[in-house]
Order: sequence, then C-alpha cells, then structure tokens
Amino acid sequence: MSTTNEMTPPDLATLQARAAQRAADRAGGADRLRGHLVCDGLVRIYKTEGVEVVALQGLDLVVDRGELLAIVGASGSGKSTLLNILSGLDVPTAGIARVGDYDLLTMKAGRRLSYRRRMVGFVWQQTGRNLLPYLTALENVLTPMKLAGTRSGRAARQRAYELLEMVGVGYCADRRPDQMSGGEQQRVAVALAVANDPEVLFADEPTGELDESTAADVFTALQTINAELGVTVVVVTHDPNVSTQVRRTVAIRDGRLASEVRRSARATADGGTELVSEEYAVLDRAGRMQLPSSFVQELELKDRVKLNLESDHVEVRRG
Ligand SMILES: Nc1ncnc2c1ncn2[C@@H]1O[C@H](COP(=O)(O)OP(=O)(O)OP(=O)(O)O)[C@@H](O)[C@H]1O
Repeated sequence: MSTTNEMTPPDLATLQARAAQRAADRAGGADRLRGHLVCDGLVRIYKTEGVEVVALQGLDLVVDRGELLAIVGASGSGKSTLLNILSGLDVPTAGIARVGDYDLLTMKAGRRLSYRRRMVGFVWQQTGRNLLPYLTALENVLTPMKLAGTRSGRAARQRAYELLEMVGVGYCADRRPDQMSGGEQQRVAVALAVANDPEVLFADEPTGELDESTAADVFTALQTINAELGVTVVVVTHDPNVSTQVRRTVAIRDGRLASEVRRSARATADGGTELVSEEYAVLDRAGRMQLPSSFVQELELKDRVKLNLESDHVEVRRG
C-alpha cells in the first residue's frame, strides 16, 4: 500500500459519488448500478493467413454503472481488442460480454446498430478521426443529434452549447478543428460522443497525441462528463498521470486482467486529504493469478513455484 499527500482537486470520492448518483437516477435506482459492463472468460482469436493470435484469453471484468475506469497495459496486451468488442465494432470468439441488456456475442446486425447508436459513444486517439474538418465545433456536436433525430432545432443547439461548456470549450463553438488545439479538439470530441445520451463512453488513448497539460484538460472533461451525466466511462491509456486520476485502474497482460489499483481519499489527522492506493493481483474464477513481472524477475522465478498455505496468506517460493 502506498500513500501520497495530494492537496489538489479533484476530490475523487466526491466525483465518484456524484457520478454514481446520476447513474442511479438514469437507471431508476441504485440497485441497478452493479455490473453495467460484464466480461466473463472473454476470448478473441484473430486468424490471419493460417496463423492464430489469441488477443484476449479468458478476460474477466465487471464495471459498475457510473464508474470511471482506466485500462492500462503494454502494447499488444489486448486493450484495443477489448474496447472494440465492448463498443460493438468487433465480435468476440467466445465467453460472455454484456453491456446493460445487450449481449455482445449473440446480438444480430439490427440490434448491434441500435447498440452502437444508442448505448455507446467513442473517442479515438487521432483527433482527425473524431471530428469532421469542415464543420465548426457546434456543428460537429449537432451532427449525431441530427442523424439520430433525437433532438432538433433549438433543443439540439442548446444541448450542444451546454455540452461544449461542460467540457470547457464553449469558446470554440464557432471554430473549425484546424482553428483549435489538439486538446480542444479532443474535448469537443468528448462532447460529440455524449450528444445522444449514451450509457457508456469509451476512449482509446484520447490523450496519446497531446502534451501533459493539454492531456490533463481532456481527462478533466472525461471526469466532468462522468460526474455530471452519470455516463460510465472506460478509458484506455498509457498516460501514468491519467491512471492516477481515477478510482480504479485495471492492467491487462497477455489478454487477461492481471492487476488492479484502487484509490480512495481519506482525511488525515492534520485536516488534509490523503489519497490511498492499493494494488491487487486479480484472481479469476479458476483460481489463476499473474505475479507481477518485477516479482518474477527479482526472485528469478521460472517454470514452477512452491506454494505454502499459511493461516492468513499464501507463500510463493522458487521451485
Ligand atoms: N485485426 C487483427 N488481426 C490479427 N491480429 C490482431 C488484430 N488486431 C490485433 N491483433 C493482435 O492482437 C494482440 C492484441 O492487440 P491490441 O491491439 O488489442 O493490443 P493493445 O494492447 O491495444 O496494443 P497497443 O497499446 O499497441 O494499441 C496483438 O498481438 C495484436 O498484434
């Protein structure tokens, strides 16, 4: 367990409580918060020219309604594969993947379309992929509402302005993407992604092309959307700063969940706020867990280890 004294906002506990309250309001009661996204034994095998790549090999993950979750992992560990499946762009090979009432394995084309239109919003890493270059920020945010016919005229414009204000780029309403910085464009992309009230927002490396301070603004926009609208947010990131601004970060290794960091704020004796991080290894239903690679290297563990059951812990020794 590590502790750091962090005096700077935002207060993660308050943000999370507000997001959970909004999410419960949307879903019709706090009892519907559990298990908004559920993956169980999720497998995705790619076959190219006779070669099989197992991108996800039995991944288990539960995300609650209104949660803001960061997913980290080395390149090739399966993060994008997971996000593509959860956003309905790709179909898993086996296992369970469910978001709300949608079964992502078995849903037919029509239901998949409705899932992608109504349930999810997406922010890509490449700013150019999120916005139409010849439209202003306001027109970009209006576009999904026009296409879906959810709101029109004045109501749509009002919502678009509100969302742009909410993510801190109201002043960019009349600018085209080439008249905005990368961070401003990504914040407009966040507003656009939630224009049609999706239940879940996915972001794949949304700050990957930005410098540190601009990246922080984009992440604040994701936090605000999560807290104010109660949208469940799942963000894939390499950015170590981002992953310390959320209550839960999960790490994927070789297509499985390997570890999880949970953070909570608590009051200190001197009246300050202390952020407490606790790291856990993830134990799946078959009893499997991954040892951190640093532990494996430090003790030169390989091939097999000896396990001893003690009264309150399990000891792992070189075999
Ligand atoms: N369409 C595809 N066809 C074949 N193999 C693929 C395909 N997409 C991904 N893979 C492989 O699946 C594995 C997981 O890839 P994925 O893109 O999910 O990883 P990632 O963690 O998102 O990596 P990065 O951080 O580099 O984006 C990798 O070995 C990758 O080469």
